[in-house]
Amino acid sequence: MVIVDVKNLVKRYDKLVALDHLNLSVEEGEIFGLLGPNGSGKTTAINCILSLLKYDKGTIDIFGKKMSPNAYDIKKDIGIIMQNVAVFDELTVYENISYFCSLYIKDKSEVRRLTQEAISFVSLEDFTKFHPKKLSGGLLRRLNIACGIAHKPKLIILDEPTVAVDPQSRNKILEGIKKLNENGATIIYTSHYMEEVEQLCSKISIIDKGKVLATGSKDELKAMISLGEKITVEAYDLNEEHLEEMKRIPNISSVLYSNNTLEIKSKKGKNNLIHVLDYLQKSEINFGKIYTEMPTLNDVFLEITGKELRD
Ligand SMILES: Nc1ncnc2c1ncn2[C@@H]1O[C@H](COP(=O)(O)OP(=O)(O)OP(=O)(O)O)[C@@H](O)[C@H]1O
Repeated sequence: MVIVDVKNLVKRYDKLVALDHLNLSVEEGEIFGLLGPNGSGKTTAINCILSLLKYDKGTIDIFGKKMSPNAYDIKKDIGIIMQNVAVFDELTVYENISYFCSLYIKDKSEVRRLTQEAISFVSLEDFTKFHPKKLSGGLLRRLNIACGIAHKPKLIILDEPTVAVDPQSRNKILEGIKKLNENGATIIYTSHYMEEVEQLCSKISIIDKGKVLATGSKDELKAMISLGEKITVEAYDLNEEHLEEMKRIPNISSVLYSNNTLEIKSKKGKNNLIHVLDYLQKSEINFGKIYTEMPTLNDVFLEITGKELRD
């Protein structure tokens, strides 16, 4: 079943086209990653999906129904964790979670049970009486998440939940998202950290300038590009002739050499590393450490757009 279906979404801020005929299809049970650099339109897309923002063109269906600002039957099954932490400074950790949960759940004992569950889910047991101002950035993010998920929504949308978070909290957040998904929630996760998206998401749409450039699993996305592997060799005393000869090795697409480091990019194919090693030995080139890396989502982005995904 398609849980979120976005078709041809266009959103303009005056002359700036923030979303340019964006299409997304999120299926039940997926952890769907929206990966794109800063300013690519991720938050705008989420705000439109949630009907927090008016858009110029396109359609948005959630759970098979048209989404609108008054679609409370849809909204009750959505959990939102926004980029900017949104909690009440006057309330404690426990009171904040309980408050957000009670917006959806009427039964008081059920609210208490769900609040406790959310607290242990994000491991905030030792901080229930703290006010948000006394929490570190990472703990505050975890509180933000607990507030968004306490009512057990079917669809959880997280907009860059790990920006400026310490590694320990980041891991807790990522593990928590996996667990929420295992417990049955469909997840939409926006990020500009390709490592997180690779680690977490079962399907990924790469976006830039408000457009979807490619969609698939991480393996499908990597299969879309020509880069097969990157070979790095610590090598000494190479000259221009060596570099030119190496460029002629089958499947090698680029060769760079600086600071005694040789960086070779190869297209997909068998025995690329062996061919490079053969050449180094045959040419009596002195070399040390060698390692190869498979393409990353950054390489996918680089090949499609000609620029790096990283800031
Ligand atoms: N309220 C606004 N008014 C005018 N332009 C805006 C507004 N909000 C966003 N934009 C612009 O729209 C584009 C998309 O921004 P958006 O915040 O959706 O991107 P993003 O991928 O979420 O980036 P980030 O990771 O930095 O939040 C950017 O060029 C941004 O400057």
